[in-house]
Amino acid sequence: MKLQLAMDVLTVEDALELSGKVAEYVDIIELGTPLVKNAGLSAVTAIKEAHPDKIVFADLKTMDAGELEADIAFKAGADLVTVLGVADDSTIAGAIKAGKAHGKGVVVDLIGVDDKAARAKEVTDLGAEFVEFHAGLDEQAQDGYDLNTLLTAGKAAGVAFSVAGGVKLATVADVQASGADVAVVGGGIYSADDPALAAKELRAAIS
Ligand SMILES: O=C(CO)[C@H](O)[C@H](O)COP(=O)(O)O
Repeated sequence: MKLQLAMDVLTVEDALELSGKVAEYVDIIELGTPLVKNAGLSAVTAIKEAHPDKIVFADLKTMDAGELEADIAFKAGADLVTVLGVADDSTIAGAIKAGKAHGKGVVVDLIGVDDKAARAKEVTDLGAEFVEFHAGLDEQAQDGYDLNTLLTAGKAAGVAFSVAGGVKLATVADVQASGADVAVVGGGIYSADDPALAAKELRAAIS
């Protein structure tokens, strides 16, 4: 299983500092949506230049104009971009078309989708690289949030998938046991007292 660092920081300086500490322990470096919105796609270029050997993931959460938004992110240096699973199939197909043109990939984020397993199969058929079973930061903050709901849905889908939703050291082995291809960790790394140690421990907990 791959490990993905989600950098929900706001500036290129903070992203470079965080990724500099953590990159050796992760496979995928994600620029979170707030970072892309605050700093623009030049942040993607800066991270790819700093870490050319890593998979750079731009969390665009595209909802419309799939081909156009994906194209500009790929041109900026992204290897993977996200499109929302609640978007129209044509939006997802447009982003995938741009991905094929650049030899890069599209991840479909299932945040806000009710039947995640069913939508995961549909978007995989459209050509998604993998599908993200995701509970966002606001959903995680609600009473009764349970990561296991995502893991059960991911397992049921029978497609390539990642899991994002407050994954941390205590739960990353459960993510791997669910059959996930990628564990996404944001706060579990960037909010730790020692982000490098947190990433190192997460890496050691999975195979
Ligand atoms: O995309 C996101 C929020 O929309 C986050 O980057 C994702 O949820 C991972 O962060 P965390 O591990 O803190 O949940």
